[in-house]
Amino acid sequence: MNLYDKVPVRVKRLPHGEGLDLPAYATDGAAGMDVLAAEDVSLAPGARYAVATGLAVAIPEGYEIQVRPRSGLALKHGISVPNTPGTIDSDYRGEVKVIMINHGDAPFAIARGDRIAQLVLAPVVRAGWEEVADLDDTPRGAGGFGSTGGHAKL
Ligand SMILES: O=c1ccn([C@H]2C[C@H](O)[C@@H](COP(=O)(O)OP(=O)(O)OP(=O)(O)O)O2)c(=O)[nH]1
Ligand SMILES: [Mg+2]
Repeated sequence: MNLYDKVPVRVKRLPHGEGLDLPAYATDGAAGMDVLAAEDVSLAPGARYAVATGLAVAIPEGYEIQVRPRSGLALKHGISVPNTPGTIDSDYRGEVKVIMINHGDAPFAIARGDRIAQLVLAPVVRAGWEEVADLDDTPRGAGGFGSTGGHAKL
């Protein structure tokens, strides 16, 4: 398959999603499709809410959809997705919802039709555990959490 061929994903508009555009790539090179709110919501500072999209999907096996925040909303208003990247499983048939949190200090109004987040279709590789008594040694070993040095350039 050509890198830019699109993977078909079945999508169903729920009654309250009627009249809204489907999630769409804003530019030719966009990784995510901007997804629209299907309801009006006001998020108080600190509040979180699962915003309806009015869509249900059937993602092909071997893929997932990730629900990611939009950086503009995060930077300008402190609006994010607390479970980012949210996971839409290929066997999920319920409504896709976007969990949003207001980290800002003012109420944030979401109107039906607003582009609230982005959906990224991504391949999934599943693991099969191979349990062993011992793992191979590496130069890193158990070092982590800053073991290779701090962040500052000295
Ligand atoms: O941002 C999200 C995250 C999840 N979901 C839906 C689709 C996903 O397939 C399902 C389950 O999500 P997840 O596995 O993240 O949640 P859970 O808390 O583990 O619930 P479950 O026990 O249903 O798997 O909920 C959304 O609509 N939006
Ligand atoms: Mg789960």
